[in-house]
Amino acid sequence: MVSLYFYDKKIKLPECTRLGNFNYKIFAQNLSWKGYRLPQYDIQAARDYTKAHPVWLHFGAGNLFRAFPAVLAQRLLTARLSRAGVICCEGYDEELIDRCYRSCDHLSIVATVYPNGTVNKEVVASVTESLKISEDEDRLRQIFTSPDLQMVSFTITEKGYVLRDDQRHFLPAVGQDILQGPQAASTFAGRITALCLARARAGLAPVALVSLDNCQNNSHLLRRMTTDLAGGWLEHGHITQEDFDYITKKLTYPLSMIDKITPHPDERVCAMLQEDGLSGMEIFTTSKSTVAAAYVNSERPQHLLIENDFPNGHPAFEQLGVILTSRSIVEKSARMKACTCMNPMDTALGLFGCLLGYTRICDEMQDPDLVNLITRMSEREAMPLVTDPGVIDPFAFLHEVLGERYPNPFLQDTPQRIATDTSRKLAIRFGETLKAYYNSPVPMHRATHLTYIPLVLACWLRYLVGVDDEGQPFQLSPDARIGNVHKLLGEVRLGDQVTEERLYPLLSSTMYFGINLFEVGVGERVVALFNELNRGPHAVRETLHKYCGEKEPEPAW
Ligand SMILES: NC(=O)c1ccc[n+]([C@@H]2O[C@H](COP(=O)([O-])OP(=O)(O)OC[C@H]3O[C@@H](n4cnc5c(N)ncnc54)[C@H](O)[C@@H]3O)[C@@H](O)[C@H]2O)c1
Ligand SMILES: O=P(O)(O)OC[C@@H](O)[C@@H](O)[C@H](O)[C@H](O)CO
Repeated sequence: MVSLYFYDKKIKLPECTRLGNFNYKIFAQNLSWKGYRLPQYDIQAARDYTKAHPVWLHFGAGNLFRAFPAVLAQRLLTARLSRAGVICCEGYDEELIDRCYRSCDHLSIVATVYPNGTVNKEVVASVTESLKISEDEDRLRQIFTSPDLQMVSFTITEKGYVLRDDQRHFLPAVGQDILQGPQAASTFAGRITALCLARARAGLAPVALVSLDNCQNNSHLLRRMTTDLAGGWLEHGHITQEDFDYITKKLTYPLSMIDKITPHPDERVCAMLQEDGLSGMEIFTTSKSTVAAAYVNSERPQHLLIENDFPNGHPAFEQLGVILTSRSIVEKSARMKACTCMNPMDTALGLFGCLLGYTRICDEMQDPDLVNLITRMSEREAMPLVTDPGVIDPFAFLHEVLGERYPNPFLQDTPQRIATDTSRKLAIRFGETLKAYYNSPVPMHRATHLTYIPLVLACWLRYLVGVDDEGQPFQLSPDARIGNVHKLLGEVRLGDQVTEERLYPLLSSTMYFGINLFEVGVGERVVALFNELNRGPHAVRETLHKYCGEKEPEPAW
């Protein structure tokens, strides 16, 4: 019997849960409650089974996990394709575990918002257990040493994989973990690698470690994380060659591509849920800046492709529309999304949106200059170099993004969320396309002919000035590397005109752009566009309109 809390009163099943007035008897009878889709399986049985037979463990208990992977786990349970749900663990923002999982008895609401205003609400009960990496070491070890474990997945943002500073030196805590060995590991990377080692030493079949983060070669980032730790431990004699080989060669690191716009929780959805009588729906920001609530809101379209490389088997994802396929197809799909048909446009809307005072992506889609910017950038500059992955049509994907997904007025995504960590995203979102131009033998593929990609890169510099188009200071979105970026940029104020020499240290940085922008022939253009954008108040709008208005200027070339 599970103990639950309802309005601070401890009660027993099958009464009510803190999520509101849900009654487990209703779940068992498969009835809907005020139109909410309810779990149609025995929740307690799933919890008990998963406790004894953990198949799938996920790190990163944020919004995307609850909107997408956790719903896949629910579909597996509903369809009787699995008896196990998913266990989640936080390795960074442990406040989420208390506030989104434990205090809600591991029930969550997923609100799917459609462009016509329909909101489908579903109670998700497939997260059977939630853990904190700092406190639940024994349970994590038990899970990692279970023969049933097949997959460990991650949505921890690109920062989660970072072990080194910008000079490529290990961060002090990572260096400490390497020196002291697996027993004393205290960093996220160290603890994960120590757990993998526990599995190796238990003599169990290897499992798949799957990054579901939006970053270039997410599989490589995750593999490099454990390999760096294990390599250090091998060097210092903490582990054997056999241990090292298990972590680096036997565990697999399938590549993935994941897509589903999952914004921060929306006040309007909160109000709707409260109106239905649910308590505890308020949106909050954790001390580590994650914005969360007892519910998540997301859109309907979703894509998930994972390289089919699961040494101990995998949940029956292929029955749920997940594409399990070759690495090369996943790679092409990820590039299609991240470099061409979606994420570059996200960044364009994020940066221009912050400068022009927008707080909703869907409102930006009513701005003809911005719509022209992202349409021309994707269709003219990015698409010509896209490789069709064969399983998703890039043109259909792009047009769904432009025509339905961004304009969805009920999906409250914000330019401020999108602008988070931009310094880590430019290399993949734009650098890959610029490299492809540079390497293309086709004469018309000249990077010097580009307008819109350089305009967005220049917009990032203008964004870094920290003053909006009205001339008012605004809060930059969180970005872990912002200190170093500002050091390279130096102090630039609105109205300053800068030289190529002045911007060379930043614009030539392969770390930020993936290539030296001057080497591929766009650095000069970025500097010129920045000077246009930075002329003074309203110059952002004027420049945007100049290049993206109905009437286009003659190409400079
Ligand atoms: N939200 C989306 O639309 C979306 C869509 C596709 C992919 N993604 C991927 O999922 C990631 C998470 O998105 P979200 O919406 O869940 O964000 P979120 O802000 O709700 O949650 C962020 C998660 O990352 C963890 N995290 C942050 N920094 C970390 C660190 N240094 N070490 C370990 N863990 C850390 C947090 O603890 C939290 O679990 C994104 O960065 C992206 O790569 C998101
Ligand atoms: O999640 P991030 O921080 O990598 O990037 C922000 C958005 O571009 C991203 O979340 C998109 O909404 C997502 O890629 C849609 O699938």
